[in-house]
Amino acid sequence: MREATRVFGADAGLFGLSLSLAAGEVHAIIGLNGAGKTTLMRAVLGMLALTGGTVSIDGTPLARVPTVTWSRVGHLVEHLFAYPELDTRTNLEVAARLHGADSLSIPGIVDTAISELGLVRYAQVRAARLSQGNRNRLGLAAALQHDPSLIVLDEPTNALDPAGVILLRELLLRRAEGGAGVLVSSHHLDEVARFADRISVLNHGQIIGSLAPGEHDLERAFFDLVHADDERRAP
Ligand SMILES: Nc1ncnc2c1ncn2[C@@H]1O[C@H](COP(=O)(O)OP(=O)(O)OP(=O)(O)O)[C@@H](O)[C@H]1O
Repeated sequence: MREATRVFGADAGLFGLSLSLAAGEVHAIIGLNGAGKTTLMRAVLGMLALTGGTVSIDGTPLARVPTVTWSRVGHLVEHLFAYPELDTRTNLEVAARLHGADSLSIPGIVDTAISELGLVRYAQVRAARLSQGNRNRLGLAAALQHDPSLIVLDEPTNALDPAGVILLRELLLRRAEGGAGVLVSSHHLDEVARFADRISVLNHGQIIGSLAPGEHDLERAFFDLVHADDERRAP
């Protein structure tokens, strides 16, 4: 993403934002409420039209990214992929088909995803009746089951219990070890510090600095960056 711009208001939107994601890398975006994390994720996925700048995948601008590349993307941003009247298993079968999986391989893919996300007890439960956390798990299963090479997740742990947080962390680390690039946003510094290779700080729609995941007092370093940026902006 280079110089991405989309302005909603004086300090709302994206303001010439550039970022990169390498294969095998977990890049976390940290920011306060309203910093622009969801907006950034939507722009990365082409869900939001930019007024300036470009987003490319493997060097190809989004508008020219072929379907086969999109089928190698897994994302969970804002709305999770689930039909409320379909059960967990059927939702995952539909998601696998949409990602281009062949019919013969779908049952195996779905079984693995259900087991990986701890959804075995809920395989026959309609999405509408799942708890918020289990709906989130379903969305993550749909985003990850086709073994994507680019993973984009917006605040994926918000509704997860501690077991789910650990499970997701391990899943993402495994995917990154397998060569996937993972772009993930969060409010929780301690959580991303456990698995991110790189942490970028977003404030008012701009990347204002980065934090080293092993840094001693991450929280303090984060607020130092944010406060310095806020002061710079103060009239
Ligand atoms: N479509 C839109 N129209 C107008 N303003 C918008 C739109 N989308 C987002 N915004 C504004 O852009 C800013 C960033 O919103 P965004 O949802 O990206 O923040 P966030 O960092 O994801 O916040 P949170 O942590 O609360 O989820 C906010 O001020 C929001 O109100």
